Amino acid sequence: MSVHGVDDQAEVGIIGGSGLYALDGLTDVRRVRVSTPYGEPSDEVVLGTLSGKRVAFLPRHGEGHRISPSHLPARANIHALKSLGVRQVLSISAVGSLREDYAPGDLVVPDQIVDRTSQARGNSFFDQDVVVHVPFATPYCDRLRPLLADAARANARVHTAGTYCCIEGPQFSTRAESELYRSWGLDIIGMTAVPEARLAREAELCYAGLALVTDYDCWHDGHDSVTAQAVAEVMHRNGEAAKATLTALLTTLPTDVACACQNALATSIITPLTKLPESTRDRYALLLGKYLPTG
Ligand SMILES: CSC[C@H]1O[C@H](OP(=O)(O)O)[C@H](O)[C@@H]1O
Ligand SMILES: Nc1ncnc2[nH]cnc12
Repeated sequence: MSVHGVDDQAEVGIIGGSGLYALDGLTDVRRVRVSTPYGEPSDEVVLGTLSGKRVAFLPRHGEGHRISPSHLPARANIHALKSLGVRQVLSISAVGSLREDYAPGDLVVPDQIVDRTSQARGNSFFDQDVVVHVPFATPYCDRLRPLLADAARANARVHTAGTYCCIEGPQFSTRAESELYRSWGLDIIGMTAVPEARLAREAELCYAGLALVTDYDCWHDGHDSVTAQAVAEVMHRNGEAAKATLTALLTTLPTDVACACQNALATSIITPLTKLPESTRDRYALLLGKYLPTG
């Protein structure tokens, strides 16, 4: 884990998705390379001030979109943000729509996730000596979600809830899969909410998603099936709505908050922490520090 100075601190983390590889309008910018017990994050973290808040911006797929969904270093990304002092994370994503009334260009603030991933994506930080079962019934922060939705309203049509179906990818879905997800009542589809949301909860961070609808996946008779190029084009056109939403949200976002997300481990650690090997204590220092016995 790298050690950061006071200048390398931020209050809010922003993870940029497809089409959002940089954040305009930041002042007092510093770029920091962070190393973590879980390897290197997707890219350097860009620290800067936006709407009076110190933010840490990380492009999920790396600048130039180099890392595919199955290989994202999600553990390193979340750990890096936490190590910079971040307590709230806003995660931006391009998604397909599984329903007519969530149209391309709309914004969605999802409230649920269905995990259809199938590869080992590093779903937990706690992979040695300690077993932790965090609550995940509400995968997104219920305090942060309405604030994000309110800030989004001035910039596009906003849907204040939706279930994000996270597929493994990198291929888009078959029509049969798309119809199956629709029959299950799922609303939007993407490849990246898992394990990011799981890890944010384990790291006791408030986490909310801003999903930009780019396409109707492949189920809609009146629309061409999704292509990566079409997603990129819509994101290019509508990325401004995401940036304007972030700028507005940060203006009023409280940073000194008491939220259940920030105590998610309090009732979740099943292994007694009294006799952890030194190396394990080091690995989990940032995440379990406040729960480790001292002396
Ligand atoms: C470029 S199309 C598919 C790609 O876009 C979404 O990424 P992100 O959530 O990072 O915006 C989707 O999950 C896929 O990774
Ligand atoms: N239809 C879709 N399926 C999966 N990920 C997406 N990202 C944007 N559109 C998508």
